[in-house]
Amino acid sequence: MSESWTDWDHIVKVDPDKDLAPGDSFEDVCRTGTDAIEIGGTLDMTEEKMQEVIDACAKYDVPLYQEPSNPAVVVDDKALDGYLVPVVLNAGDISWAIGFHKEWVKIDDIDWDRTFTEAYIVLNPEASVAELTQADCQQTAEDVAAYAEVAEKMLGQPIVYIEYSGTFGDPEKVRAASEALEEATLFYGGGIGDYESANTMAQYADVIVVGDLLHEAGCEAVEETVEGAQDARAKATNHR
Ligand SMILES: CC(C)=CCC/C(C)=C/CC/C(C)=C/CC/C(C)=C/COP(=O)(O)OP(=O)(O)O
Ligand SMILES: O=P(O)(O)OC[C@@H](O)CO
Ligand SMILES: [Mg+2]
Repeated sequence: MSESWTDWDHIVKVDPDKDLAPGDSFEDVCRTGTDAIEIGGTLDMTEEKMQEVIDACAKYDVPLYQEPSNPAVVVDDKALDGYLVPVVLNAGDISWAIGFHKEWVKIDDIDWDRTFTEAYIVLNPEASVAELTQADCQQTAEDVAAYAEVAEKMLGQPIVYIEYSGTFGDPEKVRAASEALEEATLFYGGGIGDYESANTMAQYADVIVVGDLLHEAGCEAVEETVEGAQDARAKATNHR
């Protein structure tokens, strides 16, 4: 199973360190209408917590991907459709761009048929991921477009991920990235909270990633974002 994200509009990102909203089950999460579930977070990840979420989602037929935040939390489980491994283009500490990847390849026998990378551009300086990777978040729309082009054309990345984790970002930067890309799939994540915000970013991004909303407001709120993303993608595809 490769490149399946080219057909997606929406991803739910489950943080194994956070609880679901009151009243929600993993069955509800899998039935939101999302195209895939990505399991990952920056802080306090463990293999055990990752495994619990995989086990809870495995019996439903939504594609399941792990997004490991370091080599120690990678779970070897056939229930996973694959691994989406971040490569942080604007990391201040090069380890997050390529260093941990090299160490991982040294210690593990990687299942390359199921392993893919996401070229992250981290843009919210307040996010844990920005602090951890010492990302340089001062990037203009032109810079973001250039990173996206480098990711696709020089680094051959299949996915470019504009990451505003925790806050709603600048749609103009997402638009700039989308205009710079020909082949790669553009993911947007950060502060998606309702139909409108999902719809706005999905005008430009191919796939909308929803994280905190799941843990805070719950599955019903997530369903609205699925609709917002799908409506915008249907329009964007018609206009092509
Ligand atoms: C080589 C391997 C297997 C792993 C390294 C992978 C890399 C480079 C990770 C760096 C970026 C990172 C930590 C990504 C994790 C996914 C992510 C951005 C989650 C969102 O996190 P936040 O919302 O900032 O954090 P919390 O919600 O945990 O506070
Ligand atoms: O938690 P939020 O702000 O929805 O962000 C989603 C995702 O991009 C985090 O990696
Ligand atoms: Mg978060």
